[in-house]
Amino acid sequence: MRSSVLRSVKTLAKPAGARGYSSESVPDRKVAVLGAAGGIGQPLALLMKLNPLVSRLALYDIANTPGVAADVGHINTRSEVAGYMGNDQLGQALEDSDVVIIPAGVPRKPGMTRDDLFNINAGIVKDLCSAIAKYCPNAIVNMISNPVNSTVPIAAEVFKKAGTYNEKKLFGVTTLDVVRAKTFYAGKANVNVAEVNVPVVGGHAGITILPLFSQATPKANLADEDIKALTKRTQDGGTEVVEAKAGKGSATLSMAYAGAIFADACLKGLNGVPDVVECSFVQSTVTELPFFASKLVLLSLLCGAIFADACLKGLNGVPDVVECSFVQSTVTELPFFASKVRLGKNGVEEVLGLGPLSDFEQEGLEKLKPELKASIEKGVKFANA
Ligand SMILES: NC(=O)c1ccc[n+]([C@@H]2O[C@H](COP(=O)([O-])OP(=O)(O)OC[C@H]3O[C@@H](n4cnc5c(N)ncnc54)[C@H](O)[C@@H]3O)[C@@H](O)[C@H]2O)c1
Ligand SMILES: O=C(O)C[C@H](O)C(=O)O
Repeated sequence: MRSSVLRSVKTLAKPAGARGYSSESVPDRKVAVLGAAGGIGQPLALLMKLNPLVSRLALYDIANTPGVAADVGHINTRSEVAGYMGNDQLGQALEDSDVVIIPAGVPRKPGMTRDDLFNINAGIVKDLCSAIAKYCPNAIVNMISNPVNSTVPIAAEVFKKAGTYNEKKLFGVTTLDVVRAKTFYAGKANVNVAEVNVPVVGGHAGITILPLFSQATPKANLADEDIKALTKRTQDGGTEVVEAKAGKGSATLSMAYAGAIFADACLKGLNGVPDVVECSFVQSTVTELPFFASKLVLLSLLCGAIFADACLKGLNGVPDVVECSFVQSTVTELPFFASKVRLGKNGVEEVLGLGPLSDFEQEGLEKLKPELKASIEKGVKFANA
């Protein structure tokens, strides 16, 4: 039900902290949250209400949205809030959305894997994405519902079937893995957490979560054992919360925070703010061109003999043979993969490569591929059944 608590933008407080804008120049942006009455949905609705880049906030769920919308709508910030409940109101909730955030679906209980949620959440995501294709085909989609490694491929297939797929606009939200990696690293390295950066790549489940502590900044001299322990804790971060909540769900507050950071990054990108980079699970092509020369020294391309020699060495199993070449340009051979992504006016501006990996990370990368591949294929199969 549409909330009666709609407000005129003019009467609301001026946006605070919208870096890079004057208050007059902040574009109108509509954000829809699907699953807005849930454990993640409610605090996420609150955080998006606090975001000065949002001018309209649509809160959709199958139950309880009038109350959430009335409550959040009393906060004196820029955006108008409207609540929508039930399938009949889904179209209205989605119309004109710039960003759609999806935390709809069931969470884990102790002993479950994220994949155990597939049977329920796959159908929910499929239906919601069909509606997105119909009512806001140009929106950026932030997929939070688990298993992300499968729900993102499901969304892609639904959009492909509807003829609306734009790989630059579909994101699996893996920001919580980054948030955790930063927190755990700062604790161990004894550095200011606000200054920490750690890329997390791969996917969003167990060993598919691969934090790259070798690239963490500020640099710290941690022992191999410490890096292993930090990696394991990041991979098991979700389970740590599920167990602590003892049957009452999974991460909601930290997820809402992480989801709000990612949605904010998408809005900044849409608004033309430069150099917005976050890790996300996306269709994994390094540039928008399917073929691209990578690595630094292109001169070697001119020298056919050197390049052919490198190919022969590779075939013969010689390790560490690296040359520049014009190749099909993906981060890995997997069609979806989490890595650093530059966000812009069209969504994904650039999928950044993995950068140099330590031997431990390289090993982790090889280990995660079969599981991630299977989860992607499971999603694709479900969407096309
Ligand atoms: N990507 C991540 O890092 C991450 C982190 C935490 C949780 N999650 C996932 O997010 C999802 C939600 O978690 P939660 O703790 O908020 O669960 P929750 O049960 O508290 O809330 C889910 C909400 O979704 C709603 N819902 C169910 N079917 C719906 C539909 N068809 N349309 C709209 N809304 C619908 C429910 O009514 C409920 O309000 C879970 O799948 C969880 O595993 C992902
Ligand atoms: O662990 C979960 O099931 C929820 C989420 O994926 C998380 O990482 O916290």
